[in-house]
Amino acid sequence: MTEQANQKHAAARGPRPQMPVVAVVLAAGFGTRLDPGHPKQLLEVGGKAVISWSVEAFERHPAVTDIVVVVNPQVRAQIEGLLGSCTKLRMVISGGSNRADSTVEALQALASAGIPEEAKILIHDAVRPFVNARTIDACIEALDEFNAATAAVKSTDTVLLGRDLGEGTVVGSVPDRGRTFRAQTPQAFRFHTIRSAYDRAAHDPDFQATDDTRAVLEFMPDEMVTIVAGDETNIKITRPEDLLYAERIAASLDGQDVKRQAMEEMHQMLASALGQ
Ligand SMILES: Nc1ccn([C@@H]2O[C@H](COP(=O)(O)OP(=O)(O)OP(=O)(O)O)[C@@H](O)[C@H]2O)c(=O)n1
Ligand SMILES: C[C@](O)(CO)[C@H](O)COP(=O)(O)O
Repeated sequence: MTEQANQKHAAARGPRPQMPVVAVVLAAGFGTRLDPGHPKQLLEVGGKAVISWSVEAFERHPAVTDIVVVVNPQVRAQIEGLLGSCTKLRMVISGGSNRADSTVEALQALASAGIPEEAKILIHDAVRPFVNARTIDACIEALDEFNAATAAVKSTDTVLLGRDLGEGTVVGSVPDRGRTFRAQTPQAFRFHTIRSAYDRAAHDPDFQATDDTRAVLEFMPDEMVTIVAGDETNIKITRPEDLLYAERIAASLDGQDVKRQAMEEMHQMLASALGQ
């Protein structure tokens, strides 16, 4: 078919339906390393709950179409209350006993909802409140070329891989620092890829993972997980001392959200005025 005929053909079919870009925000943890009595996803940083910061980052992002939040019974009611005005929130579902189980619950809910196999899924820790639009963009765009991607930052420390001796740990190996990264979230996947990875992982009773890329690396060895630029401010609130740093980051972002929102609205208005 000629280029012209191709265009006519495409026009006759009408606009292609938009492929969903779904943010899955994991908030079903118990914060045992911080304070289990006060779940960290509900703590206030810069005057706003941690979960609100992280969900709002996706609510605000123009390419994200849907948001799913995964919770535990201890935080459900408060999170539902906090996210009442989120227009992209489709489901608040119950998580599992560890992070990977919570991801699996979300994937099952998305499958039951009939999400397309090609949908882009961004899995994010609720306790990384300062994820920025650039990192979200990079994850979404990476999936045009790869089926899996993770945000990460280059390690400035030399990373040591330990070898357990039973009574202590010795250095097992020292990877080249230039090739070491610290994983962050979002971690992004085509729906078929992450679902196949966890379907296979379900048959391995020894499978344990602290992130989702590990499931792809172990069970989908033909898939490459590309690394996209995270950010030093995209911290994970894990221990009490992280809260001090989080307050400093929140203070440095003060007002930026509002400015960014205004810019995005202006760009959208311009785009529709120009008929794009
Ligand atoms: N069963 C679990 C465990 C963790 N998470 C989420 O995964 C993210 C990263 O986990 P982590 O920092 O380890 O949070 P917690 O599990 O709450 O903390 P801890 O390990 O100290 O108990 C968090 O947003 C957490 O809510 C989850 O959805 N379901
Ligand atoms: C997914 C993650 O945030 C990447 O750094 C991290 O692995 C989560 O680990 P945790 O043990 O659940 O804190």
